[in-house]
Amino acid sequence: MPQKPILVGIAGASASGKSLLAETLVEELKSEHLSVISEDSYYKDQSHLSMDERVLTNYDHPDAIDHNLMLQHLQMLKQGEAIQVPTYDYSIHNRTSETRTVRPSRVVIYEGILLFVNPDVRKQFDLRFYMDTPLDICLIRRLQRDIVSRGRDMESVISQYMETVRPMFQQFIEPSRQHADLIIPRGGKNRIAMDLIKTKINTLIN
Ligand SMILES: Nc1ncnc2c1ncn2[C@@H]1O[C@H](COP(=O)(O)OP(=O)(O)O)[C@@H](O)[C@H]1O
Ligand SMILES: Nc1ccn([C@@H]2O[C@H](COP(=O)(O)O)[C@@H](O)[C@H]2O)c(=O)n1
Repeated sequence: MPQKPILVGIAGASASGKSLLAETLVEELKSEHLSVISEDSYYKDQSHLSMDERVLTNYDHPDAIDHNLMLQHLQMLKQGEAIQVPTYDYSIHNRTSETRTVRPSRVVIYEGILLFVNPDVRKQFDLRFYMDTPLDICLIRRLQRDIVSRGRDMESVISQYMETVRPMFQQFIEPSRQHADLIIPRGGKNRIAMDLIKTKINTLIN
């Protein structure tokens, strides 16, 4: 009988601490039971666009993400099948030619800004968490992260934030928190929230 994983979704603003929460869960629970997949892996292929055109894409709008492929993958995992997840390179605003095999481990965690917007996608998750970190904190963290790790400069982070990141948060991401089972204040280092989540996941695993 193929193993049916528990599917966990962690949504919230960019730089709200979604990846940190997911990574901490992997560290603190038995890692062989857990896999983590970023929604960013599902950004649509932009090979047909020049770099100048790719910079203009609104990466915070649901249309930028291939939620059909994500839905197909979530359904495959539920049936105990392995999936080939695209890999993403922020410096070229595109998928690479590589894919990553993810097998249906006991728990598969997806983390991403728009996971709860599409009704078909969000209903696949057995547990839905929303990171409720203040936007000013997210912006400061995003500035540091995008300059250090995603090859951006301060001017581009700020203009992207004003033009798309903040308005799309208000239009799509913030309203999607109503679909969460648990709202997590203060982000990925919230010890009590972490312990509650670990207890719940352990109960489901065993
Ligand atoms: N509670 C926290 N305290 C301090 N730094 C944090 C906290 N949560 C996240 N960070 C840092 O902020 C940045 C963005 O966090 P990350 O988990 O990548 O956000 P997301 O996955 O939501 O975009 C990272 O550099 C991370 O280490
Ligand atoms: N080429 C890209 C693709 C995405 N982004 C930004 O990433 C954010 C989502 O990722 P998080 O890890 O921060 O949740 C999203 O807000 C996009 O603006 C980008 O800048 N460039």
